Amino acid sequence: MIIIVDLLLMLIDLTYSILHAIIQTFLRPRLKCIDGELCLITGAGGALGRLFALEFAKEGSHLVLWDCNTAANEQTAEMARELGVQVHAYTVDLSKRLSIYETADRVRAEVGEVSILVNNAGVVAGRRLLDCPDELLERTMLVNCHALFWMTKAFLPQMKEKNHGHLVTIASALGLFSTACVEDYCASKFGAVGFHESLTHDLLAEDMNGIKTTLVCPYIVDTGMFAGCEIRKELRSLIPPLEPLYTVQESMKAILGEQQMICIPRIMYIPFLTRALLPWEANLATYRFMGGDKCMLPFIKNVELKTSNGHIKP
Ligand SMILES: NC(=O)C1=CN([C@@H]2O[C@H](COP(=O)(O)OP(=O)(O)OC[C@H]3O[C@@H](n4cnc5c(N)ncnc54)[C@H](OP(=O)(O)O)[C@@H]3O)[C@@H](O)[C@H]2O)C=CC1
Ligand SMILES: CC1=C(/C=C/C(C)=C/C=C/C(C)=C/C=O)C(C)(C)CCC1
Repeated sequence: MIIIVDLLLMLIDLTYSILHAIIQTFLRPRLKCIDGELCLITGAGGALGRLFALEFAKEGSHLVLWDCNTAANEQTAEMARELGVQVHAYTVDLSKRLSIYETADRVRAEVGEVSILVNNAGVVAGRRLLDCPDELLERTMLVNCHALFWMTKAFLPQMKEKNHGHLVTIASALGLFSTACVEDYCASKFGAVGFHESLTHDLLAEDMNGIKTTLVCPYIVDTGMFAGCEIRKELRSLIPPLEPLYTVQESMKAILGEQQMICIPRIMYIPFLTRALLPWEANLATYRFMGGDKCMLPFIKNVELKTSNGHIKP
């Protein structure tokens, strides 16, 4: 008897969630106020990280900016200070657990408790698996995936004390479906997605409803990180690379609307769904038709050229 009642309640919940999600798609969701919150952004010297910093500053959040590139990070900090918020920049190597823990201790002592954590820093090897130095493959896992463990262990306990906070993971469409020649990246981003989802379940199971989570999964963004990556010529105008500012603004809407997950653009939900629903061969046929199967080859060539020109370290 109890199971029938539970089943009915579950069906009501399920219907409500679907209707709510549909309505939210068309209506403007209510956005929360983050004025005065302390927001930590990793990879803040990079393209998306900098734009996130400026958007959070516009919302009145004070900032803690982390990056291994001191000059670029300081530049972001200067730009954000001009918007009238307090900004603290730290140089940190996210591929090193101790560097993360030590810098987190400094942040707590020198600035205070972080209530919004944006795990944005990311790297890609950009080499064919068999040609890639082991250290580069390892670095992708350490920065894109393992760092999420250490960042969460460093900053979640204070959020839990107050049952207040927001964890944001900048993952990728390539954390939901994959393509050739980015094994390190896909492994790390699938890992990031799995980590993020499990942590979200964990918080809900503990009734930590005041700690929100948002998973961001963008398609190619025009930041240079994947320069050269392209799909079939005729379809490029249908699914063009995303503008960095658009990507960050859409992510901000999802974060401030406390949305659990966002694919940017929305059309990326389709390959995510078909990956699970269709047979492997059917997916392969669509990949081949759309040029998704070999989209990374020009990117890899680009990296090879830059490496041989000495623009990036071999
Ligand atoms: N660009 C794209 O097409 C897409 C990107 N994403 C994701 O968005 C996020 C931001 O990407 P994007 O802005 O394009 O990338 P960028 O390369 O512009 O920015 C990444 C930043 O992270 C820093 N960083 C790298 N390694 C470390 C480290 N070990 N410790 C500390 N900081 C580090 C980089 O420093 P340095 O430059 O010195 O290495 C850089 O400042 C990444 O997670 C990426 O995977 C998701 C979908 C698409
Ligand atoms: C594989 C694939 C596609 C291409 C996806 C690409 C090119 C994704 C690139 C994502 C990047 C660079 C993410 C970075 O984090 C299509 C055409 C959508 C069709 C379905 C299969």
